[in-house]
Amino acid sequence: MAQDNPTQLPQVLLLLPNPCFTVLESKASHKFHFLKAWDSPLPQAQFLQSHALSTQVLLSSALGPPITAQLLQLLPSLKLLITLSAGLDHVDFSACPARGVRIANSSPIFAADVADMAVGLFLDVMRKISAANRFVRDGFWVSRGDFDLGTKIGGKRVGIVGLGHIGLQVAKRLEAFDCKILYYSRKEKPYVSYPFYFDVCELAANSDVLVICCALTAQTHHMINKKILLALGREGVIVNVGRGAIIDEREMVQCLVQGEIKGAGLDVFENEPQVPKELFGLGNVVLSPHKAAMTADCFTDLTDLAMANLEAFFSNKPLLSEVMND
Ligand SMILES: O=CC(=O)O
Repeated sequence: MAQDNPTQLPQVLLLLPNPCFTVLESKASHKFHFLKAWDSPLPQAQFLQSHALSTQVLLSSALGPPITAQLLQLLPSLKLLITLSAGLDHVDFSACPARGVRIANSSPIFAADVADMAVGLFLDVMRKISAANRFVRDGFWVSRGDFDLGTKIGGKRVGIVGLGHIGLQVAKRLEAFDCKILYYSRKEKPYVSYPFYFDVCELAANSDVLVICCALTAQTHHMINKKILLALGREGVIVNVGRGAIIDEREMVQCLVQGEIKGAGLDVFENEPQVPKELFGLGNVVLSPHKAAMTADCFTDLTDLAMANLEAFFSNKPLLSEVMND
């Protein structure tokens, strides 16, 4: 233990090939002893084993190695996993509680930025902003004249799939556009008055746009399939800022190509960075390279939240962003 942690500061193991670590290190290295997997000459498993007994906290990110049941087994003293991401699909979510490991994520930090992007994609598809930009730049305003009209935003029924931190921020923004908010979630939320749908297909049938804000889990994998898209209908638009695999991408592409839904705004894809080529030719689809969560401004808040969670954990106080398995 002494060799592990000569500083006697609380120890935190990092599996985090992430630029925000520089900010965290500069702010917090006088408070915590950081063990950096990437600084070690040992292969990852040996590195973890060499700190197995002394590691209570692991800091990870969606960009780092997956936190599998096998990896957790190498750290029998682990009590807390903090991830610098909103999504948890890199974490074996059921293995953590089974081993008594609590999880804190960073979705409160990312929620506003992700919601801004969801609204941006929605507005772009509806009002054809990217398509109009291409039209003007390609000289078609001069050579062809008129550009297709877009669709009004006010009054549209927005079905939010997953009313967590991100979904709530999307709702708040789109209420200001006079949209009607509906939602699907694992459980009804007693603190909102938006109509709740227990069935995602029914939500789709009653929505003009579906905004996917939920986490990718075994239950949500391919939850949005052809049946749901057909229920959304020919005038329906889909926006995805969750994870690509929540939608059956092949079926969505088919529906878009065949005009069975009206358009899509997509920040995430099933096999990133690969994007189905068919989408490149569709003017009613707006594509973004999984950047909804990340802004140049988010790192300070992200590291502040990680530090606050670390401080809370080591002083036995409630975590600030604990993920509850409900
Ligand atoms: O997609 C990004 C995240 O989950 O933080």
